[in-house]
Amino acid sequence: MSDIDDQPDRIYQTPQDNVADFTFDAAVARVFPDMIKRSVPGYAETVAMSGVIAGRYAQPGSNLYDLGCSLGAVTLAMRHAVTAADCRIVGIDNSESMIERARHYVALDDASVAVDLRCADILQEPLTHASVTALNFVLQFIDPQQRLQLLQNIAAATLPGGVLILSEKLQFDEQEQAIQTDLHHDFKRANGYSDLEIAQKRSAIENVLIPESEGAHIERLQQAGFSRVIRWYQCFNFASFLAIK
Ligand SMILES: C[S@@+](CC[C@H](N)C(=O)[O-])C[C@H]1O[C@@H](n2cnc3c(N)ncnc32)[C@H](O)[C@@H]1O
Ligand SMILES: O=C(O)C(=O)C[C@]1(C(=O)O)C=C[C@@H](O)C=C1
Repeated sequence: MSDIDDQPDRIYQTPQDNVADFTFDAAVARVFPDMIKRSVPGYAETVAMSGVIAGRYAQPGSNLYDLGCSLGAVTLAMRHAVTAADCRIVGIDNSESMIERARHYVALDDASVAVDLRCADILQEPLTHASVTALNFVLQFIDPQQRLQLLQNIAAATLPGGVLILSEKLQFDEQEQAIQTDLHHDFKRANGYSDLEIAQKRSAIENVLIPESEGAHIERLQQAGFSRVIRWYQCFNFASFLAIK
């Protein structure tokens, strides 16, 4: 097995005295396809439909952004769906380990749309001439104080008729939260995670993944400059929105 091959996610299999805060380091990058598939209900559909949405909304001569692109799953889904002329897909992630592996996957792919992968902070990187931007399972890791500014930057860079695809883990009222959390953990168990793995992962993300309600997301997207927001998908506690400028 070469160093670039994906591996199964065993990160939380052994008991840890102090579970460290979750980061997107080399160990996570190596197991990421397995981790996200087994952790996020509806992940495969969200990636595939991000491609379908990109196919409809891509405008000739524009940029398509995949912000927090990790291994470039959405970058590649977009690349295979876009038919508009002279588009460029820009994938940005501030984890070196993720971008290094994303470069490997993109090099193996033979579609012709230009792809530019950058290791950078999406809060700092200038965005321009965007027809489609994907922000899939990323905003939840951004400091809540900086979320509006990021969405305003995306909206300002978005061409008229352009879109943002925003996918997130959602927060609910107390009663629904209990039901959704049980179902999410059942989903993880059905995918082979043990109670220990589920509990340790939960501790690891507690202070770094801060989910918000659907209402908070929709209100902020509108405040940022998007005129219409549609929830096009939800599977348990994960949802995806289409925000149209
Ligand atoms: C859950 S993963 C995203 C999954 C990916 N969008 C997909 O659909 O496969 C979150 C990613 O966001 C990246 N990230 C978090 N904060 C970031 C920031 N400020 N700038 C750039 N990337 C960031 C992390 O490094 C990580 O790769
Ligand atoms: O594992 C969880 O409970 C999650 O919330 C899933 C989640 C995510 O939403 O990004 C958390 C971290 C990993 O990147 C993969 C999946």
